[in-house]
Amino acid sequence: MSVDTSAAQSPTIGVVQDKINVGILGATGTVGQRFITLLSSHPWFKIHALGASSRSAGKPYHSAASWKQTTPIPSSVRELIVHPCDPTEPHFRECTIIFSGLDAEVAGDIEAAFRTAEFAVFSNAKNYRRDPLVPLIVPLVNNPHLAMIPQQQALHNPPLKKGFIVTNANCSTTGYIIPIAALEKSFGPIEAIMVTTLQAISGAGYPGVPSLDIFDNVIPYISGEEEKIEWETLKILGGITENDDGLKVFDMHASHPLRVSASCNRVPVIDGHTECVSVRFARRPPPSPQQVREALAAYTPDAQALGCPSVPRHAITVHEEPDRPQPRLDRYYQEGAGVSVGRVRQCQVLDIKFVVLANNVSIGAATSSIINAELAILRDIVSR
Ligand SMILES: NC(=O)C1=CN([C@@H]2O[C@H](COP(=O)(O)OP(=O)(O)OC[C@H]3O[C@@H](n4cnc5c(N)ncnc54)[C@H](OP(=O)(O)O)[C@@H]3O)[C@@H](O)[C@H]2O)C=CC1
Ligand SMILES: N[C@@H](CC(=O)OP(=O)(O)O)C(=O)O
Repeated sequence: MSVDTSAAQSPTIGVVQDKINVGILGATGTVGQRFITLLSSHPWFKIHALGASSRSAGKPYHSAASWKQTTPIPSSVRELIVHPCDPTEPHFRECTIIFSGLDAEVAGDIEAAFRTAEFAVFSNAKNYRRDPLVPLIVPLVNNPHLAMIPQQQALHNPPLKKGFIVTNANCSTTGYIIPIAALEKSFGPIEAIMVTTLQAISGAGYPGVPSLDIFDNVIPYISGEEEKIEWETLKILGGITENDDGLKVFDMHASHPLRVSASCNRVPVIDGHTECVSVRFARRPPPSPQQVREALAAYTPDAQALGCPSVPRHAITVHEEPDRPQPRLDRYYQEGAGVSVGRVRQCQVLDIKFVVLANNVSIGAATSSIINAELAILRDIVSR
């Protein structure tokens, strides 16, 4: 039985009167720094607590972080002391929302501890993406999956009132699934996808891939990446159903089986994942390239209508020039919050092929977490 998530789709739209204190775990890392840049001017959120490893704890932020952003460390953050990632630490206790840019080696236990301590945790790490109670949300695609949160809280031991975990997708999944979702919305189910990625160095965190490995080179392997893209796509694009025990479960696109094949490569680009995508639609005849271009350009995610402040004005920018998108030219458009698509054309094997570029650190990571938190507020899952 399909679960009705429509109630969760029409929250009261309103403004947040007093800023909400937020904490950032992994604040010194690549994603953590992007969180700081974006949150320092956020209309609803105030950075109140920063966490990182014992290497950084106890230091003021400017001396703990190896700052790699193009704008300076925000003055409100420079002198904040970095704390251990412990939910009992007083600065964290004064927060409502926790954003996590933690290394996956440690994210599992730390994020669980914050959830148990009744924090709303928005994570970038892979650890809970496959958890059957945890929504895996690309905010420009599947925000109705937030409807899983009450069940996550009820089945937690002990049951929780406010604590939960929501995860983002892998950065390559996020980039290409936005146009895929737009196409499914306009033309119905897609039944096969081939995607080849050209992934930026910053996807590997800091200091990332050694320069002697990546300069003058392409590395045709990123551990675990292809499996993540193939699996996460099904969870995100699928719906929520109810099983025989009356529990909500993710249906993994079961109503229309979808096959995904991903090939992942690391390339010498600093920021911005490029992906070459070919798709086959269930519907015959398939849409034309022009129909696809129009559907992509017209795509308006729910999060935009709901009034999330961090949603880009154009979720998908469609380029007509034959040589776009390009990472160096397109990765910072709209602060990296949307995706750029180009080269929409017929595919001689499947139906349609195109190229998509997404900023892996922005919409691929920090921006998505922030929009997820905005959605949770607008849906009254997190109180203002
Ligand atoms: N980079 C990207 O494009 C994307 C990354 N992600 C995911 O986001 C997460 C962060 O990635 P990224 O920023 O690139 O990684 P980085 O390696 O750049 O940063 C990792 C962060 O984790 C902290 N950390 C490491 N060990 C511990 C510990 N034992 N206790 C507490 N904190 C610790 C580090 O603190 P310290 O400085 O003190 O060592 C640092 O702040 C990862 O899970 C990654 O897979 C997801 C999508 C995209
Ligand atoms: N693996 C991605 C980034 C990342 O950290 O992904 P994940 O959060 O799925 O482990 C990249 O290297 O570009």
